[in-house]
Amino acid sequence: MEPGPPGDSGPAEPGPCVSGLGDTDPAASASWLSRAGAETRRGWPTVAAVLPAGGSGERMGVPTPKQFCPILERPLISYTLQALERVPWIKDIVVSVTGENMGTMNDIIQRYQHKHISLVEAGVTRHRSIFNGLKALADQSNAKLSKPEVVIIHDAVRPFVEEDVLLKVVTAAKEHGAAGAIRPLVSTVISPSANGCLDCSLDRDRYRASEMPQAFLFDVIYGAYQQCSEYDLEYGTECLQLALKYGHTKARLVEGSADLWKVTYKRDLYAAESIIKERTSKQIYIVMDRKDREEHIGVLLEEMLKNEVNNVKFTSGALCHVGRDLQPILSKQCYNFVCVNVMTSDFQETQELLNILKESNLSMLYPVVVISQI
Ligand SMILES: Nc1ccn([C@@H]2O[C@H](COP(=O)(O)OP(=O)(O)OP(=O)(O)O)[C@@H](O)[C@H]2O)c(=O)n1
Ligand SMILES: O=C(CO)[C@H](O)[C@H](O)COP(=O)(O)O
Repeated sequence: MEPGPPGDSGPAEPGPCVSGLGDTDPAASASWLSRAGAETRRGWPTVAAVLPAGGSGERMGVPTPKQFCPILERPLISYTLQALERVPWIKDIVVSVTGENMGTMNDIIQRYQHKHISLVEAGVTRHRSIFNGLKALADQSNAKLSKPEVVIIHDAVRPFVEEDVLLKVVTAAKEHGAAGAIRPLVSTVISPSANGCLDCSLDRDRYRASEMPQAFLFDVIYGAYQQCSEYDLEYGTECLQLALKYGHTKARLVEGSADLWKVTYKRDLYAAESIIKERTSKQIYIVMDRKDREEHIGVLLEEMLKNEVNNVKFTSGALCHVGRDLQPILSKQCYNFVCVNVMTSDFQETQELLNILKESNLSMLYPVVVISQI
């Protein structure tokens, strides 16, 4: 299947969405997208992703596995899926889920209209869950999936993965066989001795935290999982290490952004919520009821807001028609809405637009602002 145009595969879903515009300049983001498109044409590899989502989230300390915990009414895993689905060159996304959570996962896929997702049974450890995902991609009898040239492995509980880092790890994996995102260490790593005293401490500048996403030539990582020991599958935590030990492949390390961290503790849910709110607050949609843009208060507002927020979009025309035109946008993106009404003191059209927004079933983070110049 050929990847669609940029943004073609985003889900239509109620609940806020994360566009990834928080840290990235929209122009830069667009250039990554078009670059990806260009590379697709020039023999960009086939790419699939495996998302381990079979953990119980013990450290979170709540009964619901953390990947299903709601953030602003939407399950955490849905944000991660959305982030991957936005990338047009990722063909398939295989998610490992426990048998008891298959129903929950299917409901999420349906409710948030996720696309290109295949579910496989998780294993009792993360490595086993990943291995099951890889097996599904390698299984030639599975008509729905095909073996990709490069596979991305990404934790279901890291929702803020951007296309640029995915592109970097895939590019590096194609060249080096394996690649992974890293971050500087926040604290020094020490080794305690058996009696609880300091054995040694590591030089922080020489070490890095291994994060996700990681990417591999499929044959390298699948071969490594096929050869690795039961001990590795039971206690291992690092896919790059498997590629090194069994695939003799030295992974290329790529600097990742701070937002790649793994939601692990309860406080991480609050941090994720505030990142989503912050990103959404930087997306504003101005709707005005006049096509002639000269000296319109909406145009002035657009100019002013462009300096303040990352993503200001503008549309004009009879408000109710504009509302209908908004449907495709609403399905992929979440904005704050400012409706500017200058043509008539009759709020009927504005009300119609508000109804359309209401019926779209998006949970707005901020109230829709209506400005009337009359
Ligand atoms: N048997 C397992 C264990 C973990 N994971 C997944 O691996 C990712 C990273 O693991 P981690 O953060 O350790 O998740 P949990 O094992 O759920 O957390 P905890 O260690 O606190 O129980 C998560 O998406 C988790 O769902 C998995 O697919 N299968
Ligand atoms: O960051 C990672 C390095 O590949 C993994 O997400 C991490 O190792 C998972 O380990 P655990 O399940 O023990 O948290």
